Amino acid sequence: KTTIRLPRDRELCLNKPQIMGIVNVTPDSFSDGGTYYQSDSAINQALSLLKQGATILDVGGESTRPGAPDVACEEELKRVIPVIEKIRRNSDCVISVDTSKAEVMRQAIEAGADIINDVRALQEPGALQVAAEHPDVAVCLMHMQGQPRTMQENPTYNDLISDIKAFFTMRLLECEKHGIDTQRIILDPGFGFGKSLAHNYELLGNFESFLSFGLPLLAGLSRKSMFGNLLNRETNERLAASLAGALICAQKGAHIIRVHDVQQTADVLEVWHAACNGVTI
Ligand SMILES: Nc1nc2[nH]c(S[C@@H](C(=O)O)c3ccccc3)nc2c(=O)[nH]1
Repeated sequence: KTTIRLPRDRELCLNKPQIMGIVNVTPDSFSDGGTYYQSDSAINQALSLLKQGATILDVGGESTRPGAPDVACEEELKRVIPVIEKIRRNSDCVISVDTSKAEVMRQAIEAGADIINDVRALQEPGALQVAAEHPDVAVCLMHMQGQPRTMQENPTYNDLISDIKAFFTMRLLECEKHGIDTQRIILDPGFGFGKSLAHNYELLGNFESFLSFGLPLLAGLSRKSMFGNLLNRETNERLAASLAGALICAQKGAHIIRVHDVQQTADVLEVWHAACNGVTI
């Protein structure tokens, strides 16, 4: 029985993979061209993702596009906090905030966020402290090699899987040193963050190896360049590939799958779950 404890005595049951719907409030979020930048349409999109089967909503205001400049804290707050407040006023769903900035984490938690989803694994100043001050909030530590601006220039590893595992081990030790209980931590190998095409497929093929930590795993492949480069497809033509990726990660033990296309992913996971557990009509 795998569950993640959340604020206000809620918990997230991870006995079957949960869908994390992406609520993008960045003007350049590559998948929807930033149409959800105005927070009222973001809230409509968010609530529709819940209807489609998402149990977690991931609200992010920083575009981590390779080559993207850093977003100022004020700007990120302006994008993210109103959306989290609106979602929280309309739903008791699980909300994660996709940020690396301590101040954004702090205000997002105040506004009702349950999970800190940090692509920089709490390495920015003050981030560990915020996580330590909010022991009921879960934390996703994602692996990234380098920084978004430069990470795709020449990603190199001694051994991809063991290098990522060593990173997780280091970050978990750092969390323990700061009094952060590892039982509230989710691990994510970070598809596309400092990985070549070959690295991304080696990662996908060996996703199950991260189960060795005994912690929930998050997989975020949706519409990523690992599909675009392999198939020569534009961002909005990567649905089939994204569904293949989601199914492969579910079969390899992923607990949370972060996607744009919630309804389609929910259907795929439903079919897979029926095959694994029989069907009760
Ligand atoms: N935990 C976790 N958080 C994440 N946030 C993202 S942003 C990424 C995207 O393609 O959505 C992205 C990259 C470049 C531009 C826009 C958006 N990806 C992940 C992930 O793979 N894991």
